[in-house]
Amino acid sequence: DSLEKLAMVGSGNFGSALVRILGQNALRHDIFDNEVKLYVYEEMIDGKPLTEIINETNENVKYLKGAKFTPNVKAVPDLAEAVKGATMVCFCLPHQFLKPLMPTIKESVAPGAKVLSAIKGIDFDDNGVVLISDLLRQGLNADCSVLMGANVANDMASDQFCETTIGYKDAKNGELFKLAFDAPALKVGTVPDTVGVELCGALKNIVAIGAGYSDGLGYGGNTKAALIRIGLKEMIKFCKMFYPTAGIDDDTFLESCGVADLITTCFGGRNRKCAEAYAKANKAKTLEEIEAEILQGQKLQGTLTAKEVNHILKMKNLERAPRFLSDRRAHPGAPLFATPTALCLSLVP
Ligand SMILES: NC(=O)C1=CN([C@@H]2O[C@H](COP(=O)(O)OP(=O)(O)OC[C@H]3O[C@@H](n4cnc5c(N)ncnc54)[C@H](O)[C@@H]3O)[C@@H](O)[C@H]2O)C=CC1
Ligand SMILES: O=C(CO)COP(=O)(O)O
Repeated sequence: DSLEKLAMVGSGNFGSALVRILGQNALRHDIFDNEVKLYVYEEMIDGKPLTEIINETNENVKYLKGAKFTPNVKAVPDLAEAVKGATMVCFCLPHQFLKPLMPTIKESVAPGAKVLSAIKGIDFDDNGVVLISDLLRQGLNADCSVLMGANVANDMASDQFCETTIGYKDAKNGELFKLAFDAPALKVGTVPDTVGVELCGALKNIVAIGAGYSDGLGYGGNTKAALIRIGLKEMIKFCKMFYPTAGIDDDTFLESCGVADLITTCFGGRNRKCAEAYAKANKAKTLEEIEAEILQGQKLQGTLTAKEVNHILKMKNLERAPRFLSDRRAHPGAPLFATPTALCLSLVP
């Protein structure tokens, strides 16, 4: 048949919030097949596989407790099976987990499938930055849109109004994914600037670590506003430095994926929360320990992205690199990821 078949790869906090919307929209719009498959990285919860729990209760009790999926969302522990036959495949995993899955994804995603990445992160190779969407484009030989925005998953899960941004290369596919995600409480904007949208999503997590650190040191709104403002300028600088000819549009930074995501993440995100706890612990615990303790299996992206960005800047020997992204100002003993900390410290006496 000619119905579009939806699949979501990734069932963490945000993957679950997004598939909840996909499930509703698959029932709402005639162009979609009713069933939405959800790849779940299987784990046991009180002796029972998480996939079974999701399929029996329509709820991801571990990563998005309290939010119900429509029953047409089917949790599948086998990746190949989850994406088989899908014509629209969405990816939403912590970015470090994508690469090991690529061989299976390559084998299993149907030729001609349209792909969307909601993964906030970057990768790198010997030449510099590698976009996660490019890994998917090249790996699957597919068109890939991106979805990034001010979307704290737990708030979305209770249908509090928010916006998001889809960046597309193929306008027709951008519109299809918009139809799949747009909902009464989720307003989707579309822009043709995939690179700007994706880099905003990745880089703001670094700024959020700085914001959390500032909170943990007891500084107020003025300091955080300064971090957000400088952080945004440096995100823009990074984008233009690495992608001068990609058509990155200044307006993208004013979309949900830009300034709005930066604000919500610096106030309500997990990167912020863990960095605050890290500052308060005064080096008694590592950020990794705090991550495990507070997030219970959910993953920070800002720490890893800061390391990756730092590596890329060092590799390129970029003397005038955006300073929050570089560790040269870090105070002695600061781990690489704490580079926004250096900015915090440089802003206060
Ligand atoms: N949580 C949020 O509020 C938002 C998150 N995002 C982004 O969405 C992406 C995914 O994040 P979340 O869905 O929140 O995930 P999460 O942070 O809840 O991560 C946990 C997920 O990773 C899976 N996992 C653990 N080990 C794995 C492995 N070895 N291989 C494959 N999967 C494994 C777990 O089963 C679970 O599904 C990230 O890039 C994040 O930045 C974007 C907007 C909002
Ligand atoms: O990306 C997010 C909100 O848009 C969530 O950020 P955290 O991963 O810091 O919770």
